Amino acid sequence: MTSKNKINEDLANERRKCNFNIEEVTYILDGGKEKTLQRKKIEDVALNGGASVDDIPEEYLSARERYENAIRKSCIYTNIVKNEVLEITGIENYGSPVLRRTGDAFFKDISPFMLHLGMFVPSIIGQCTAEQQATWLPRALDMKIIGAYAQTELGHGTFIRGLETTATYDPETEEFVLHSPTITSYKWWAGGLGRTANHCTVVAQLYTQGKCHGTHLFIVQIRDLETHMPLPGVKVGEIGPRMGFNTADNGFLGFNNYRIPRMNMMMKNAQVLKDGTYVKAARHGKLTYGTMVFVRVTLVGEASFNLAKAVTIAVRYSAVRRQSELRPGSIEPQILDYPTQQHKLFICIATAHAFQLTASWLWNTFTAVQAEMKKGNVDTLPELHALSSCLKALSTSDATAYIEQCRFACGGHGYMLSSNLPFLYAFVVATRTYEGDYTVLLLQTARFLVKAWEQAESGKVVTPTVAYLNRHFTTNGKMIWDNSPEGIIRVFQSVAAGKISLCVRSIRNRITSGMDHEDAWLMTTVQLVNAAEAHCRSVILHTYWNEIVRLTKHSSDNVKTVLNQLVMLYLTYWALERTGDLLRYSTISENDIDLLQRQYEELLVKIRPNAVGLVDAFDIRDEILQSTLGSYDGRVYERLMEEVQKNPLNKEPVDPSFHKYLKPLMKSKI
Ligand SMILES: CCCCCCCC/C=C\CCCC(=O)SCCNC(=O)CCNC(=O)[C@H](O)C(C)(C)COP(=O)(O)OP(=O)(O)OC[C@H]1O[C@@H](n2cnc3c(N)ncnc32)[C@H](O)[C@@H]1OP(=O)(O)O
Ligand SMILES: Cc1cc2nc3c(=O)[nH]c(=O)nc-3n(C[C@H](O)[C@H](O)[C@H](O)COP(=O)(O)OP(=O)(O)OC[C@H]3O[C@@H](n4cnc5c(N)ncnc54)[C@H](O)[C@@H]3O)c2cc1C
Repeated sequence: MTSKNKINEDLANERRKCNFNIEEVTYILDGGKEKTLQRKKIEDVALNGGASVDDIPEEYLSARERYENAIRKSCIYTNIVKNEVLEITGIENYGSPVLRRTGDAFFKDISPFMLHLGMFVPSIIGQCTAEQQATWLPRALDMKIIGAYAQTELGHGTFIRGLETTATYDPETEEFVLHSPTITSYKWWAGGLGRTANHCTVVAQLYTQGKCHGTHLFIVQIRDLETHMPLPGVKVGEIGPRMGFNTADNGFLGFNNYRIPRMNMMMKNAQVLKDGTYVKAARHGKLTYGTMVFVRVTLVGEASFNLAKAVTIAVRYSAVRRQSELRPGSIEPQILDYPTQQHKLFICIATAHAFQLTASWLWNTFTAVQAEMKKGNVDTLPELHALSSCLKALSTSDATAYIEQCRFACGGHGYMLSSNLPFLYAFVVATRTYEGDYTVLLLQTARFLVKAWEQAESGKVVTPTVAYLNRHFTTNGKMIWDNSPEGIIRVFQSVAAGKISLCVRSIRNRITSGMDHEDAWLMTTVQLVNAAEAHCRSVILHTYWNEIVRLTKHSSDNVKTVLNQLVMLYLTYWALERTGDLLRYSTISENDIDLLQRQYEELLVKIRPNAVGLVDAFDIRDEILQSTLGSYDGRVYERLMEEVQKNPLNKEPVDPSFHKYLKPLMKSKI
């Protein structure tokens, strides 16, 4: 073995200690052995050519070079997908998360095509009639047209009803006239819009026959397909450097009485007839928000995957890194041996599992609701909206915090861009804001919870994810503490029920003392966010536990054991994090809390020998991890040194600025 492919001895030892079948766990996380094999096949085809390698790491490039390089790599990757991957896997895999994730081998930051695939194509699928799909979808899938999703404006992102861009129907020409009446009506933020897209989905206030019908979606060509010049009446550009997403050319867009054909209105849920008559499919008022619901659902899996990357890096690094001494003269321990380090990292492994299994469950719920809606039944949409809102909010927020924790766990080297942890953080922290800000989405869930509470109060049976509210009205007093998984979950559900009940009481008291409903709601929003968070926590705990029980039924004993240890760690961790709530809403005693703490510390010890095996089970290839600290072979120090050689600042022994500035300064007299 050359030193290039030799595995670090500490990491090799860790792998020898691992006592469970790693592949079995990978299959569970991927959703079955077939899915793992399919993923590996895709990765082999897409990555074995080594296309991701940059001569100069992208962080050393100028803004223009970075963008050009990102486009170059996006085209390479797209060609591989079109010509090689889909040949094997079939077109139905086009938008699959596996392809999205494999693409991470090409970009440390993000592909300028991400929004084309992530939102433009889904909006055609979800919002267009079959006839419109036949016109647009094949061209979009074949990259003959490249799109963005332009909803947010300079003045409004959260409050969609407040968007100002207008689309006014002109029956004379059978066209819509798009217009940006104010600075604040300029579209702002859309990924891929600034320099890449030639089309986009535009969300605008629809006017016809003198009446505004609220926001609707339109497909709009913004650039000439030959010259790429913005079309007359279109003003478009890039919004400037950002914390992350710097290769996504997020853009601005304004219209000056710009005309598009009538059939460019996405007409699945509402139509404007030739004479200007507005016809609404009378199913649900918010169906035009469907693309956002789809993306919120997929973001739970994104949170899991990015956290899995971060913790793979941090655990492998912690096995290689040695620091300090426990006793005078003794060998320096691997930092992974410190319980405080285990406390930082094992919860990240468990959370990645919890989110991955919750994401699959949510995806199944989403497809079931879609199937019902196809039959004309929209009854399950409010529950899906409430679930996808809070799960998107919590998964992205927790993943952000834990990726930062992984960076802390890697000390100074974690701060290097080459560790990839800063890129991962900058990417994931944005997910807390986009596609609906954290607070705003939890308040959407809270609306649903308050309604569900009122239904349960009046004796109605409520939908499954809030069924615990029915129990709340049939039991008296605090929930009995029971330190079993089911017991802990029940207590978390009681916490949620108790908090929702307090919110309802606060709103009612405020109304009784003279406030109108809007103000009473507004004054209660701090509590409402807290109650929605508690509800969502209980959903995740419940789903994670149920899925582990279901998925490990036929697993080998050691896999069962280690996955049980992780889910128990997760339940115990959150119980300890929420002791205040538990004391308030259950009969837990100080002694029970001491026992929980001991149980937690014992779980850290039990999981320790399998920690590297557990991150290996995420099965994330080095090309996708893109980290000097986290590669499979653990050659941390060698890779950090190799990276130094790529630094353009090290190309010359003396920097020209020495003669230009430093030397004159050194020679000058005071
Ligand atoms: C391969 C996959 C790759 C995936 C990766 C993709 C990466 C992409 C990278 C970047 C993407 C970034 C893209 C964007 O950010 S696009 C812009 C997203 N913008 C938002 O999310 C805006 C958030 N705001 C809203 O959603 C809404 O304004 C609102 C906060 C929900 C409020 O809307 P509105 O004022 O109309 O509604 P009300 O609050 O009055 O509520 C009225 C009732 O409607 C219900 N409702 C609201 N939304 C929905 C929905 N989506 N579905 C169903 N029902 C909905 C709401 O609950 C109210 O019901 P009630 O019964 O209580 O009256
Ligand atoms: C990296 C990135 C990529 C993006 N890509 C796209 C894209 O491709 N297409 C697109 O259309 N948009 C995109 N966006 C925009 C994004 O969707 C919005 O920024 C997001 O929805 C938040 O809206 P906002 O910026 O208006 O925040 P604001 O609503 O102004 O939020 C500011 C603060 O006010 C609070 N707040 C707002 N309203 C309420 C309320 N009702 N109650 C309580 N608190 C409230 C929020 O919690 C937040 O703390 C992107 C954004 C980012 C950062």
